[in-house]
Amino acid sequence: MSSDIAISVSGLSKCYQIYDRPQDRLLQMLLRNKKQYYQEFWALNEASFEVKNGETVGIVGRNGSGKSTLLQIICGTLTPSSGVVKTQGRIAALLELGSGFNPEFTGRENVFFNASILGLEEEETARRFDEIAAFADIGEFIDQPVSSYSSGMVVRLAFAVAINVDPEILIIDEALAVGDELFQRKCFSRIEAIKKTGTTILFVSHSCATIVELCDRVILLEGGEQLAIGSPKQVVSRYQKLIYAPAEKQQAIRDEIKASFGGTANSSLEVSVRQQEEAEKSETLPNDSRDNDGMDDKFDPGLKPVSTVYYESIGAKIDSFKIVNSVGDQVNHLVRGRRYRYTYTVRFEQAHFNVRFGMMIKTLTGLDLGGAVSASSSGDAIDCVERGQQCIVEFDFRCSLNPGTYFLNSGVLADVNGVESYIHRVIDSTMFKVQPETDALSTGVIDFDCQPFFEPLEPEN
Ligand SMILES: Nc1ncnc2c1ncn2[C@@H]1O[C@H](COP(=O)(O)OP(=O)(O)OP(=O)(O)O)[C@@H](O)[C@H]1O
Repeated sequence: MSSDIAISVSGLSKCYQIYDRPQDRLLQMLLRNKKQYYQEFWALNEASFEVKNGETVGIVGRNGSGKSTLLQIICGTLTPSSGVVKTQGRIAALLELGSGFNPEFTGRENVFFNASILGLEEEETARRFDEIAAFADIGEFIDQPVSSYSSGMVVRLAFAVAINVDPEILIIDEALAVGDELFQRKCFSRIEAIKKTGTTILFVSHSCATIVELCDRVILLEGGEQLAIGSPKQVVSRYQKLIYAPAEKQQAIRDEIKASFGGTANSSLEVSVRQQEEAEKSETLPNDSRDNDGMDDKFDPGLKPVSTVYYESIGAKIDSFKIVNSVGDQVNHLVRGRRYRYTYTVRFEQAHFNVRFGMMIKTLTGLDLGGAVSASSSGDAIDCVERGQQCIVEFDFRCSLNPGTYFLNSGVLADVNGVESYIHRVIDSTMFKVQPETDALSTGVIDFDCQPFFEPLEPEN
């Protein structure tokens, strides 16, 4: 394994033997090779990928898709049926809730016990203990047996240990979902800090927003199979398309995802997306104006997303998306502070009830920044849209974004069997840039129109 690879997984599979009745297990032991009393269940099937040193890789997939199985095999707590895992570097793992703790020991004792398993000398743990206890923030419970802890307290302590042993590889299995919001935020900011130090992170989460925010690449598992590995935005949008699709369409979508990603890191789609993203990052528009008023919005026909994903349609199709400026010209290079209109058309191929339209602006990494719906609840939505009807949807918005590249989603909601659902949705329907400015004061992604003001204070006597 080359020195820049932290985790290498090759042809990894896990097969369980499933018995219909407990006595079949016994019969199988007795009549070993004569008859098969079990069915095979492949919890993981031929997963192969590499994680580079310092990379943060997310794993998404619905319940039972094999995420925990994969992590457990990588950590060495589960033996694969076939395949090879190689890791380089000290691993700290947060797998099943408190799996590394002895419930009879106190929190303090478990910290020392756990840290020693993770390779820390006793004096080193003693030196770091206050920091660990402060991060866990469970007060006097630190000297109570772990069996008396709530699940949130167990996660706090486990996380505090895992991040304070300076692991080279940090593996986290959805553990943070148990903590309260404040603790989750604390953990995420610590994970971000750990990421900056070059630690390799493997991360399972059901929160697509978190995955998109934190990860450099994402693996999609479905039924134990590795369907895709690629950029977070690409993989997450396909994962969402898959899970929201009607049952009869799912196989076709699985096949489509596999074909476009080839299940590997270097499919042509992935490369083209990465190239586009790189180009977007490095490209700067000529701008000789020092003032927004002198800047022009414009349209570049070459600026088109290659990442557009059309979700399954239920009798409605979104089409003809564009952004127009105040005089109605189509634009995709916008000027900060000006107003624009995002428009698309929807063709209804069947009648729909309680119809609402939506849009969402996102960053290059897929983080939702903000958008709108055409009615605040389905009760205020359009009662009925007839079959054959075509609608033009328009959202007027102020471009309160700092220079950068952004994407737009479009969606139509309506009642489907009594439940409000998307009847059509297009991810990355449009992309646009906000033009660079030479002397803007606003920083970050959103322009909050912060007005700096300062005055010298008289020195105190
Ligand atoms: N010991 C076992 N015996 C039989 N089947 C098992 C065993 N352990 C796990 N499985 C099955 O393997 C599949 C994958 O499980 P795994 O826990 O890896 O899924 P997951 O993606 O982590 O799910 P979740 O999101 O619900 O945590 C599931 O169908 C599960 O029921």
